[in-house]
Amino acid sequence: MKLLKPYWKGYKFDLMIAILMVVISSVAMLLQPTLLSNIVQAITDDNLNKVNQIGLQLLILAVIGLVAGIVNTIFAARASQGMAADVRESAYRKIQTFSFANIEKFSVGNLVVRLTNDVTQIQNVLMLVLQPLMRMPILFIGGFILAVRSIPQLWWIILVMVILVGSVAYYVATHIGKKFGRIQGLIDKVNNKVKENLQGVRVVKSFNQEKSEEERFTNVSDELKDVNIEIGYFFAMVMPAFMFIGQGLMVVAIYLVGNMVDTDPGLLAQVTGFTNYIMIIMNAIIVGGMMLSFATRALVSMGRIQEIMTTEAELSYREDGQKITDGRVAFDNVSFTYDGEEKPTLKNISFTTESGQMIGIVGATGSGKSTLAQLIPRIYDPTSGSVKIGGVDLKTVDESSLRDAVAFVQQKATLFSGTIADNFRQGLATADESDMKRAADIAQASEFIEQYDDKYNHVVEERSANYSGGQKQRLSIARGVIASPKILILDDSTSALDARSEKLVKEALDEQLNETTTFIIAEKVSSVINADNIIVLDEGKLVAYGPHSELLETSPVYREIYETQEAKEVRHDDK
Ligand SMILES: Nc1ncnc2c1ncn2[C@@H]1O[C@H](COP(=O)(O)OP(=O)(O)OP(=O)(O)O)[C@@H](O)[C@H]1O
Repeated sequence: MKLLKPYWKGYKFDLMIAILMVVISSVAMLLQPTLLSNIVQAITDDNLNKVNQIGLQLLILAVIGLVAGIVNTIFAARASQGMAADVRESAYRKIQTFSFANIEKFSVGNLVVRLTNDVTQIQNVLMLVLQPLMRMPILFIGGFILAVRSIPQLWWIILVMVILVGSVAYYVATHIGKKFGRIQGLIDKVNNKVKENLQGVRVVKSFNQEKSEEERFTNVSDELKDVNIEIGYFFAMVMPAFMFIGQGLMVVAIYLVGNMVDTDPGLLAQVTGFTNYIMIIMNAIIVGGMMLSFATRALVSMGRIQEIMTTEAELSYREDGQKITDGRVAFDNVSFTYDGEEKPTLKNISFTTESGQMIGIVGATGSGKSTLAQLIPRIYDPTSGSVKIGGVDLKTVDESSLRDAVAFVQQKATLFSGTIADNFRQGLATADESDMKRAADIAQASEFIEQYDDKYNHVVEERSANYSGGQKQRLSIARGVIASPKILILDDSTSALDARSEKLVKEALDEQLNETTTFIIAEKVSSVINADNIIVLDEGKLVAYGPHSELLETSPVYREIYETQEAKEVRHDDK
């Protein structure tokens, strides 16, 4: 409930009207049995005038109840939809502040379920609270008082019913809550499975994995079905139990009243009211119990959203952060260990670059090249040591200054659905056509963009499915360079380009972005042979740093990588 505190204030009016209408419709409902008793009495007394009068009153009550019910639904829907949307948007905003490590911990699929399914649970329960749940105590207390007032001698029957029905309802609410908790977890699993499968649909098909993927999905889906069925069975047994208790006690009440009528004939008219009130009380407890069990499901969901809201971003930025003014980069004794891993991925790395230099990063697979690069835009903080850009320690940097200074182009180009221009504007919000043309020229993307009639307004479909791997990489490089960042990182991001295009991109970068410090992570040493300096990584250690010619002389590791690759290329050319 703490979760909703900041939001309800914006919906005070809607909430007040919804609650007022609940009270009115509940009171209208409570008055009906008394009027029914009176009408039975009037019929017994043969008083037609009174019968008509009470009939009219009953009609008016029914109309009031109906109108109050409709108005309640309208305002309850406005408040619950509005509050749920606010919760969803706040949680989304909060997720935007998360670091990469935060998102990895939750997992993307899990966060999606929290923002969709869990928020819907909260919305549903708000609607329930503003309708049946709020009505329950009014009907229960009112029904209790009016039932005792109509036949005071039978107060104990009501008490027995409250205890019996209340105990069953309590049992249901507490037991079912746990199962609802499991359901949310299983929905996460189903969602993750679907996401993984659809994102990797090409792999699934090319490796003929449809059957085994289907099996894995069916297992999770069946587990979800089983828990849902268990809940269904539970309710299937509980409802008749409630009915049995209520109707059994009603039979007892009627039997006892039947005996009492001999000595007190006035009781006959009261039986109608009494039995009706018993039904109202019983319904209030049953509905209340059911609603409470749904509410426990929403409480689980609230807990899951609250977890997002209270998660501290693993990386925080200072309000008075320092601005970056140039593209020098300095690593000072940097070590880095991934969360949950025992061994460090990077060990005591130190190097410095000047602004505008081109730096190659080479090393075997898994040697830590991407990890090192990720420390520059502060995707992670080093476990020890410091990373500085333009002399500013990234722990004290201003966030937007860092974002403006560093552009990171990843190997797996991620474009967003929309148009090419939309994607370019993520790199530079104010980009006009000439900015786009310059960036596209550098990235060697103009040659295919120019062929589209709508050029930069050409559509990018979901998951950029309408572009080839190489085109995606070019567009993503263009987005990276469009704002002329102080630092540009290309993480193996020309891997899908042919040798000629790759060469042209590098030349264009050299000419057009000579102020930009460019890091190029490359599988092939030949791609970075002309770099000012090359970082050579071996099992997380920086084993050499310098220009190609110097490293060939001084670094056995570098020489070995270079010579092995050279030999491979010669063999390849000979074929
Ligand atoms: N998010 C992560 N959590 C835990 N370990 C990770 C994570 N990312 C990478 N690693 C591990 O860190 C090591 C270095 O990975 P990294 O991606 O930096 O290597 P790389 O040199 O870029 O490799 P490649 O050339 O294959 O891209 C690997 O052993 C990898 O398993």
